[in-house]
Amino acid sequence: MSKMTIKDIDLKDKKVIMRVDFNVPIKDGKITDETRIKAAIPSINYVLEKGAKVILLSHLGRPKGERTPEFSLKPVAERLNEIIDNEVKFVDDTRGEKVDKAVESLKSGEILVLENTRFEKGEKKNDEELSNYWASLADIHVNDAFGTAHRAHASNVGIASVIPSVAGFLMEKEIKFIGGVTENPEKPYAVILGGAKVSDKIGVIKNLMNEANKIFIGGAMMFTFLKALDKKIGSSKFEEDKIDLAKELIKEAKEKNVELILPTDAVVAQKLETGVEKKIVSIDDGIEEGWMGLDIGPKTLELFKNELSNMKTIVWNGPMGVFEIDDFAEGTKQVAQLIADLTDKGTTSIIGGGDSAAAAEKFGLAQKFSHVSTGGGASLEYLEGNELPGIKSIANKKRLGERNFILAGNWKMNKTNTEASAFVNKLVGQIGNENKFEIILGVPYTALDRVADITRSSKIKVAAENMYFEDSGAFTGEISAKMLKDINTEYVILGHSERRNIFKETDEEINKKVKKALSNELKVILCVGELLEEREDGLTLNVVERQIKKGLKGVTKEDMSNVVIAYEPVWAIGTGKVATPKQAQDTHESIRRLISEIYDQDVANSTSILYGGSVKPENIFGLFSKPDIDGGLVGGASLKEDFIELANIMRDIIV
Ligand SMILES: Nc1ncnc2c1ncn2[C@@H]1O[C@H](COP(=O)(O)OP(=O)(O)O)[C@@H](O)[C@H]1O
Ligand SMILES: O=C(OP(=O)(O)O)[C@H](O)COP(=O)(O)O
Repeated sequence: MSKMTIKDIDLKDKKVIMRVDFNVPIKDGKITDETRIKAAIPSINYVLEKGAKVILLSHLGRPKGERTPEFSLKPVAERLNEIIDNEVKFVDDTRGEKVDKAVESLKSGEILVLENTRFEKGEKKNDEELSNYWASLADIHVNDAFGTAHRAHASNVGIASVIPSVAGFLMEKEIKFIGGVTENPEKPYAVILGGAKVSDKIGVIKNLMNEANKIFIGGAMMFTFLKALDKKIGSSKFEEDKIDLAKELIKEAKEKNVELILPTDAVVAQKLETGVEKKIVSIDDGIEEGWMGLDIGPKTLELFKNELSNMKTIVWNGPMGVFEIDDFAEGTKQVAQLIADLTDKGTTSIIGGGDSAAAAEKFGLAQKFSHVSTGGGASLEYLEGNELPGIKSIANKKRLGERNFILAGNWKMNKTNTEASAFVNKLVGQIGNENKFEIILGVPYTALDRVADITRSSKIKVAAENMYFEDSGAFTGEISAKMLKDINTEYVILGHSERRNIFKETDEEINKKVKKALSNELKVILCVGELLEEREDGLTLNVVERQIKKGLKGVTKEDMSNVVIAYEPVWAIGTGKVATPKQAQDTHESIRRLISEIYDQDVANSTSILYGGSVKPENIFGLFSKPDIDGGLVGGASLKEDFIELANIMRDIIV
């Protein structure tokens, strides 16, 4: 899986804020189905075992931003306390003093459940301030709320733009199974759809037309299709306004060579009640007026059984009939049994949440399937092929070879040669053989030769922090590209904000340096970034665009393989302020787009874009796990052992 999980990170002594989906049905104060609570327990136990403290966030129902006692999470916290070994505390608030105190006094091994996230108006609006507050309570966000993954709310998506977010085990399993069939199902692949409305499942059917070999239709949905085929459906439930759509889908299935399998008989009754007279009617004979189809019949079951027998993957979403009433539950029960039997023989089976999961549970078959999803809406949207916001926001692993990932240090005017030797020897010993990413040390001119010498036997590379754009001559105090090349310098950092702001280097001068370096076969780290006032005036992208366009003027597409961009917001350099992963990612994404406009998509995809500005072991994870952040240009932390730690963290993210 390309997402980071709780297994990929160090949890010892960390505070974890975990989003779970405890949106369970409650009747008269009693939880009627605790599947979702139980499903979250493996992740909770794991982070506790690893020495973390856990704060749990969840919504319950739809209280519309109001404190509504009937939607309190208290009964859920109490139930969790009964079924989990560790102590569960509950705080009847979502933010503020009570929450702060409860978090402060939380001990290792304890779990704290906050009140329903939807008591906050900002939750559903993915409010930034609320996200920042919840993020401030912890070091790491764990997202185990698959059921909520189709919502972009503060507690699942918002927090992830402030602190790193990783998947819990439940989320991982859901992505593995549902993501797996959406992307690459083992074939032959069948989908069984039922339930009430075609309109709910239209997106899924459309997407599945491209992947599935067979689509079976049952439930009330079937009557819209049968009506579209001019069959007599009596008083069965159907959607008049979806008949044309059903006709289109039937046509599309033919064109795409997908077998659309419709029932051949139905169980009909005159009333939707227990114990009423019922009969089995063939669809070809038609259903009489006054009678309605409430389940699929035995011939259909026989047909489904034959057609399903050699399937390697089966997805089932939606009951075949009104399974809540025993008289009309047989079709759903038999289909569930059929899928369970096939699973026994090696078929991968996935039950999309909601009513089908409830039906599987009711018939005691839930354990028999490969995967029963805890998400109804979420699993449907996922099967539609949509990228779910609550999955997108989870940190990505980096794939080796995707781009050149880089950890570059910039010592600035620090370290004498003697100090440099001792430190670099240590770096060589500990991270000198790194092969997942490049390590570059930007050192003062005086240390270049010595550091290049010490690192020669390792993979560590050396960068100068500046150079002049002329070849030689009367430029007292300056150093040329040729001089750098001669002492085995591989990179040169150009346009650093301190060069721009203290030494007043212009874009034009920087551009001359870039071209001179490249023509001398020196690789370039071109720094760009906005001042605080420019950011506040909303000018970040204008500034960065100008610096890149001018800095790269005349640089060819071929030369770009020797150029690295470093985005360093000036307000974050040496100030201890760090851009949030989201702020950095947004700018990096824009920079990559700009490079694709100047050159092309291939150049954009292969150009490494580093982030710089108060990068530390505490924040590199969140930054580097963003898709367009390819590493860091590190100032202060590159002068000490932190640099080794940064390398260790980056290594874990690359797979
Ligand atoms: N033939 C039918 N006539 C009326 N209702 C039906 C019929 N078949 C299934 N249903 C109802 O459809 C409902 C489930 O629909 P839906 O919410 O779309 O399923 P899911 O939650 O699994 O996606 C159930 O309550 C079931 O009783
Ligand atoms: O129960 C849920 O949805 P589901 O019933 O579609 O699985 C999720 O907790 C999301 O809840 P919501 O649909 O109120 O956003």
